[in-house]
Amino acid sequence: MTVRINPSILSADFVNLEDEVARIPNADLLHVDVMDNHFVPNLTFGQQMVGRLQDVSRVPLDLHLMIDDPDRWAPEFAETGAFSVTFHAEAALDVVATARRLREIGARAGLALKPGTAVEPYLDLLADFDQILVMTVEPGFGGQSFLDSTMPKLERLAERVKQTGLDVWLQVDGGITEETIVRAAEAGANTFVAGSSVFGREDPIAAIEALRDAALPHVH
Ligand SMILES: O=C(CO)[C@@H](O)[C@H](O)COP(=O)(O)O
Ligand SMILES: [Fe+2]
Repeated sequence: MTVRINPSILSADFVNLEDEVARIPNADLLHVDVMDNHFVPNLTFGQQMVGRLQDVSRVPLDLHLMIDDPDRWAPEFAETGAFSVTFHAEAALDVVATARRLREIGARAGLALKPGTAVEPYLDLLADFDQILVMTVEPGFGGQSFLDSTMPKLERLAERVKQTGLDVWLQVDGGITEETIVRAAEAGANTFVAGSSVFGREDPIAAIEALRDAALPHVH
């Protein structure tokens, strides 16, 4: 069974990002939250910053785009060479066309769903995606509490992935701790974003391993 732990740089020290990235050598991917102050009420990184993070990180980048008009901008973020680019269904006009563009550019294509967004319209589109991100908090900020109400959505996705035999990673993001990771893994997640519970700890390497050990017995 595979468990992926992707620390979110949103909880890192923004004036020391190169050092911060070096603190998580055992991470699977580095989760980078791109926010535009429109789709969410917060502002973080643009393409130039993402490109520089890519230059200094040994760990490949997992971009989470919380931005308007991903149909236009997601491919441009993929051009930075990011390993995966995940955009929000609520903001996109044509999720399949955008996912196909991402794959053409060479990035893994991800679709993110806010806690209140139903999964049913997307269940038949899984073949066009490499990962689905079930947000377990409202997007915009780190340090919020995990929403158990999102777990049925994850269960639906896990069931469909199993039925179809597709290799689609199921990612959760928001409020992941050594306790909540167990519930998310039981519901079907295999890829876990953690901000405060990695960068907020004195020993991020140990924090990543603790999360991995907590999830491992519970992933499907
Ligand atoms: O996308 C987001 C927030 O919108 C996340 O990636 C957060 O950065 C997760 O932080 P924690 O909840 O783990 O502190
Ligand atoms: Fe995120």
